[in-house]
Amino acid sequence: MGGLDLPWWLILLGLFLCLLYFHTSRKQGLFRSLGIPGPKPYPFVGNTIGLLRLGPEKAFPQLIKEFGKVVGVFTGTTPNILIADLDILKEIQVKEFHCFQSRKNLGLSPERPMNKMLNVLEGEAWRHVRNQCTPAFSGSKLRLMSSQMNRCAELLVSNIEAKSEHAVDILQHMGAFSMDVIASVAFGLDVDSQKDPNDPFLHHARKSFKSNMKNPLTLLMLFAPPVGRLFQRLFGLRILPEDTCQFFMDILEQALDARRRESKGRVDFLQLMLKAQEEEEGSGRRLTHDEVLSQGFVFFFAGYSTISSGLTNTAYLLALHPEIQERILDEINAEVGSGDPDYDSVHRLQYLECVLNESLRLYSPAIRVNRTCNQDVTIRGVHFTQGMVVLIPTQAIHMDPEQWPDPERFDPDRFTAENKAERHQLAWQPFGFGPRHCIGIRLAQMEMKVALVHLLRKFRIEVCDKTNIPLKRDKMGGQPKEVFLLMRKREDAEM
Ligand code: HEM
Repeated sequence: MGGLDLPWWLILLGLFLCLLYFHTSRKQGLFRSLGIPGPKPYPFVGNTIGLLRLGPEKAFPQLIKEFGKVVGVFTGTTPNILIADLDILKEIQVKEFHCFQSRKNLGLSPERPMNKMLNVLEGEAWRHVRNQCTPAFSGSKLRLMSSQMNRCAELLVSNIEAKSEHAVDILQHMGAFSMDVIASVAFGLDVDSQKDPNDPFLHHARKSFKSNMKNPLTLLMLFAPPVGRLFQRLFGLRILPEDTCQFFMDILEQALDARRRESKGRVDFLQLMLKAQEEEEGSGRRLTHDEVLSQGFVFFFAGYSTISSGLTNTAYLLALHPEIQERILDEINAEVGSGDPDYDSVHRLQYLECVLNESLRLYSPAIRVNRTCNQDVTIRGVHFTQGMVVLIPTQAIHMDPEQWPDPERFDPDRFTAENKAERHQLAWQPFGFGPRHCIGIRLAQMEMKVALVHLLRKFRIEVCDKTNIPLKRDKMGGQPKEVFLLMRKREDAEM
């Protein structure tokens, strides 16, 4: 016979691929059937390749420009609905929050101590831990943490001072500062990351960030979760190296043990959560030991790169606007004087707050936020089905000319009370919005203000020939890349 003699496995493979093709094409018809516009998805991969190639900072504004403020895209076969319409977002983030309580579950955190972190918990478990942790971020608790922040800010100044008159990569210094603060307030450790680069805490912290960003498993989980989960199970792949996980577990366990024996008047999150555990005894469910450990871990992860990016971007913008530095300094002299800033005095630094807000608008440390729809619901004519991922394009919202005329311009006066009153409530949301917004917002604002008070009193920040203008940022995460600035000592600059 002249027919093709194909091996059986090739026929099976062909059949399997055909079935997979029809299955994914059917799933990828969802947005068409709902009348939601968007780019045509490719079989199997959806729109993943385009999103990866451009990164969310460029891809989202392009999608909005081409398709409008509600756009459907597929990562693999997962339907993602990009929403830049602020009225629809208000319903998702606030009014209909019960339908959108969870984030996209990447399955990235199956190991201790990451599996009970606040940012990955869902439903009742999330609500319970959030309620227990919230008091640790209250004004009265932050008031007690200002001395730790001032100590770290003094280290920041003295470490830069040792190098002043040379271009410094300010990202390195801001990273060291935020690492020192978070080590102190989340883990109760005194670290000087600049002076002691071999500190084991630093070593593992760096390793965990590196492995998180560069790990192919992170990308797989982001864009093809079923394949990622399969690889994770088959090959035991991990996001964090085992020794790093163990290191953090050990220091957290030791720190908790030490706090149980004697608190020595320390104020850090571990101490506050232990206190919450004791106070809750006998009145409903307390935080479990693992829940406490996991929160120590998430505060470290959530508070490190966001603060270091926020401060770096602000220093860069200030270097381009020397007149704004002088205006902040006048305010510091009037409201704080020459002593250490504390919770109450930084609160009075209203112009500095406008500067930070504007910096977080122009360069949002989180380019986007997401939610998962856990219950079918229709909002303003858009139908959301269970399992859909809602993409909230924070950075694109911050650059919308309808809300922000001349959006590329750095103008802190956009945040005066009168100007704020004229804008949509959700037009600015670097910390997210609604019940699941950033729990660390007040800590972050205080920490950044304390650092800038110390820095601006000591230095004039200037651009130099090594400064990249415009700022270079990582296309996936939005973190700035090296940012060289000249930190000129004020007494020398004024001579
Ligand atoms: C400039 C600094 C910071 C920025 C821009 C920032 C931004 C964000 C954003 C956008 C979210 C997601 C909100 C949402 O889904 O609606 C978030 C969540 C979170 N942030 Fe921050 N953050 C910062 C600092 C911090 C700090 C210092 C901490 C703690 C020490 C922290 C802890 C958290 C936690 C635990 C969550 C998850 C909350 C939950 O799921 O209930 N963040 N943050």
